[in-house]
Amino acid sequence: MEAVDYLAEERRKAEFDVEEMKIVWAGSRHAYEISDRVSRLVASDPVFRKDNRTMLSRKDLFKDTLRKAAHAWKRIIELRLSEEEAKTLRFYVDQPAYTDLHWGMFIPAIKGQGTEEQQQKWLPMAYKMQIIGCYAQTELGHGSNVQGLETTAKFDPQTDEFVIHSPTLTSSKWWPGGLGKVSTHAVVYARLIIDGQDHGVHGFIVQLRSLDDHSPLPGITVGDVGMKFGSGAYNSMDNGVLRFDHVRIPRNQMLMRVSQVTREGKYMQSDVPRQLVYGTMVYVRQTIVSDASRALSRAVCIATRYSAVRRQFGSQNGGPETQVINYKTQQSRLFPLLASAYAFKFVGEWLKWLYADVTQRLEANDFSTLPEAHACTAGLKSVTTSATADAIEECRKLCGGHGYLSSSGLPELFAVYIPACTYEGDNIVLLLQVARFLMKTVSQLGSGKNPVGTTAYMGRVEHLTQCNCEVQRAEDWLKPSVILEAFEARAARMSVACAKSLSKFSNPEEGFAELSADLVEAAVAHCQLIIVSKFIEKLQQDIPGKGVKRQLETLCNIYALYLLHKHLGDFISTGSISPKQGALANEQLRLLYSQVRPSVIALVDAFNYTDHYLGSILGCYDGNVYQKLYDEAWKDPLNETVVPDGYHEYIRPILKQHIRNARL
Ligand SMILES: CCCCCCCCCCCCCCC/C=C/C(=O)SCCNC(=O)CCNC(=O)[C@H](O)C(C)(C)COP(=O)(O)OP(=O)(O)OC[C@H]1O[C@@H](n2cnc3c(N)ncnc32)[C@H](O)[C@@H]1OP(=O)(O)O
Ligand SMILES: Cc1cc2nc3c(=O)[nH]c(=O)nc-3n(C[C@H](O)[C@H](O)[C@H](O)COP(=O)(O)OP(=O)(O)OC[C@H]3O[C@@H](n4cnc5c(N)ncnc54)[C@H](O)[C@@H]3O)c2cc1C
Repeated sequence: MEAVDYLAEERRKAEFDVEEMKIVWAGSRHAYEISDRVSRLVASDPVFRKDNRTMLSRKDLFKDTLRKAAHAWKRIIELRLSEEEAKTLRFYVDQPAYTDLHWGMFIPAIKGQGTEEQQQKWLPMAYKMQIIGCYAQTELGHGSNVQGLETTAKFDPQTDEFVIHSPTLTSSKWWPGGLGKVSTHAVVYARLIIDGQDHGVHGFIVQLRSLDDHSPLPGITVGDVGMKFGSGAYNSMDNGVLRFDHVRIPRNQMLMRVSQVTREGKYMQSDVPRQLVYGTMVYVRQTIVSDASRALSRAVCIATRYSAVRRQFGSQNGGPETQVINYKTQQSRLFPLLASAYAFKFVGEWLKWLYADVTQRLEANDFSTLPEAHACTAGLKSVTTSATADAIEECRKLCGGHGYLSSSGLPELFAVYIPACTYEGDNIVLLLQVARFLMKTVSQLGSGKNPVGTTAYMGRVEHLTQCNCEVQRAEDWLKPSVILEAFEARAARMSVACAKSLSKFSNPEEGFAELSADLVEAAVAHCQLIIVSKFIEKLQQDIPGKGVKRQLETLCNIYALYLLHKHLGDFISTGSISPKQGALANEQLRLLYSQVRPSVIALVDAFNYTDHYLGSILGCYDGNVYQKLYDEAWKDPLNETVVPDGYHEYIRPILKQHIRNARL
């Protein structure tokens, strides 16, 4: 059989209706149709070509990004694309650009933190892209500690203006995407100072560049922070540095939904919680969880298809060698990642719902669910991005040597993805926020205030800290109630143990710092419980299509039992399960790998990714890997000449040195 036929053969083995699974993956038939249409539109447009991206110099890459962003905007207007279609277009264009921050942070910051009047003034210009904005919060000296920012905004009552200033080198804004070369405006986070009194960090809309010739306005020094990790990748983005030298802006450019400064210089706070100043981050963290499932599914699609094509060892009587996907080790590394992609997809959908719900409540001045929304977005952002970054690297290794080639698509995907573990909040810093939320929840148990939402299980803490797992045979691990209780018991016991240790410290902050590593582990356990439980909830829905639900049940079990196996130490040391039950879980996991094996190619086909989007020779739909790898090699600039540039200067003299030496 030719390599090209391997995937066709695999597709025939699928035990479910792939077309129906595509709809489940997309979220709805409507979303599927948009995704399918827009992905083809992008793939067939030569401006969106990206196969040469990693070869481009920084300047050429940046110009290529500007061209793509302008072309995308033109197509959005010409085709009158809806917001959903435009977002899908951005996703398939697959090149980080200043527009991500304009639409993803600048506009949401004004919407979330601006008054009605401010929204009416700024949003129409931003929606038409008559102004382009970024989100300038992080500084050279402070990123995680937002309260430590140094940029100042002093109110000048004489002129009714704020004076924005960078008092130190470390107060230089550093990192904001889109700031370096493009943004005309920024939402700048600065300390509000009135009459010498510091009122903490607030957001201000500041114009940075002239709308006539794009030059920086007086008092503004702005540029790009320089090359980042990898070739291509995130270097398409102009992450910027910015300094203010007493730049004046009108008073009404402070975002005033949370607090206001009057003409007389009086500081007033609405009954809206101060934390809403952090609201844009909550919004973006939620979107990052869905992005994790996209990046992970892309890497998994490449590694799965290639693993079915690649053969090593095991040839009998001159027959074909074994497909590497049939090695149990390959399966135990790859299939949990496939299951994770689906798990992150469903938890991302749920988080989107949670965010919509909290937004609706905020509009009605109900702030009760904000702490939970913060904990869920922070925790899930952290857990899903860390797992995805590790998984992309694992997929590279699963593809052996060819995974290291740029044309596999995996090196660039890794380079572009890994900052997600840092931006929008360093993952450890965010897990510590979840831990604070959990410790608060535990401390309130027994106070008559029942925990709700994702911490509702804590309400059964007495049972969960004493219960015994009922598993006696491997197949008992297939019961959702058994899996859920094991994850709940582990999470509850880890939180309670941390709370007990904390109570021994007379200074709680000192205790929190001392125990922070354990607290992070408790936070991870809580977040993994959320992901598992949302997968199980998804399966309670009516899911049509032959065999679709069954495949999802298998994936859900793989995801949960893989986590259980990976964190066996937690489960056993907390007494949530016994070592024997841990061994049975692993036995069941092996059976599940065999069960899902015939359908794995169809399960990655269900992502419905075009070859253009995948950007990988190893992952192409037809599986014609070897011919494409061979052809691609000859396109490398090094192969433009048979004898390389530099031969006469640097190779020939070495090769000929024995002639020179002989003459001496
Ligand atoms: C191959 C090509 C592929 C192409 C793919 C391309 C994909 C590209 C897509 C990219 C899009 C994304 C682009 C990303 C751009 C990045 C942008 C950024 O990074 S912006 C900057 C982000 N910065 C951070 O996240 C900073 C992190 N730090 C903080 O959030 C806070 O400082 C802190 C929460 C860590 C601490 O805050 P502080 O006030 O000091 O904290 P306390 O702990 O005292 O908390 C007080 C109180 O507030 C509550 N809280 C904190 N945060 C929030 C919040 N966000 N919402 C609600 N409540 C919050 C906290 O729980 C405390 O509550 P309490 O009841 O008092 O206990
Ligand atoms: C590609 C990229 C794009 C970005 N885009 C933007 C943007 O558009 N706008 C913007 O404003 N910012 C942006 N940022 C900045 C980003 O938000 C910050 O880098 C991020 O919040 C982390 O902050 P930091 O760099 O200060 O890390 P640090 O806080 O200095 O982290 C360094 C180390 O210290 C640890 N650490 C820090 N605090 C604690 C603690 N309390 N307890 C335990 N450990 C701790 C961290 O875990 C980490 O290991 C971007 C960053 C990147 C990489």
